[in-house]
Amino acid sequence: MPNQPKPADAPHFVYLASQSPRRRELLDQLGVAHRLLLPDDAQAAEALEDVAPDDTPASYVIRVTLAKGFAARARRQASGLPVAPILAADTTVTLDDAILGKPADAAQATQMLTSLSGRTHRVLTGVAVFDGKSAIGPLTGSFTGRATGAVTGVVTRVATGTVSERGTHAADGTAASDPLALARAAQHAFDEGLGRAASGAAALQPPGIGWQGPALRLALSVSTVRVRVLTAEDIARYVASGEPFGKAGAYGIQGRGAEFIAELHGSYSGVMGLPLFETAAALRQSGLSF
Ligand SMILES: Cc1cn([C@H]2C[C@H](O)[C@@H](COP(=O)(O)OP(=O)(O)OP(=O)(O)O)O2)c(=O)[nH]c1=O
Repeated sequence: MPNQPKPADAPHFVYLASQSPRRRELLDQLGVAHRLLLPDDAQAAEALEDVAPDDTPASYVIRVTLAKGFAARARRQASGLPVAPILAADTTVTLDDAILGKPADAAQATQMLTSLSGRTHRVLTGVAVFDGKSAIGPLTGSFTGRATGAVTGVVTRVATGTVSERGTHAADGTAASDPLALARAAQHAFDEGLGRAASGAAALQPPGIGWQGPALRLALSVSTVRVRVLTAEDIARYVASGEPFGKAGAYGIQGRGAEFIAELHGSYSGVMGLPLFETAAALRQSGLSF
């Protein structure tokens, strides 16, 4: 079959709003052309990852993903860079509903690995693709996903929210230009749409949930990972290798950490930081050709 001609204005690259080298590698694997769109202020970027007291792992990862995306979108607009889709992601490890982020030091890495030893945990990766051109209107769209508890099987629901750039305020009354405020308002809209029962990590099953609206597509990939029993020597050796740093849960499935992974249900690329099945679908739906 002859190749379909591409529309002249079809974007041919995506802005990657992530400094993670794994995410770059994974986009290369798909053959997706990308340009980095990184924050100037690393501290302000880290602040987007703060955990709020009422966070569930799923609501946390969704909010952080969106906050990274909204911040990148504002950066693109402010710097006058060409229009193209923007991709943001966040990976969080969760054990017994506790959120394990990136270890700050060797002691914390040791503690995280000790807690994961001999147990099954979940890895949640949120992916947001902003199409780059449409304004974010009131958030409406449909969810598909799989969850247990009050919601079972495949759910399709409509989320309605009040996040709008045309209004001056987000749902909680804060200025809509603040990425975190926008992300919080959007997170509430998603929580509502999916049903509160499904937003706890315990209720979410692989492969996770997806949400699709006109200007923004969101996926949450959920994987369950079983780690073999780790000895103190295993942990000390691994921490000394330096691999745990910069990685949620203090391990890398794609590195030496593979030695510890007894079982995985879900998405290997999702555990690594960017679930490729969901990412590719969201990029194509946003009009990107690759
Ligand atoms: C569990 C696991 C996580 N990780 C990594 C993926 C992510 O880079 C990191 C989680 O941190 P994130 O905050 O998701 O990402 P980041 O800080 O690396 O980059 P940015 O915030 O700029 O987007 O953990 C692995 O590389 N392998 C693994 O097996």
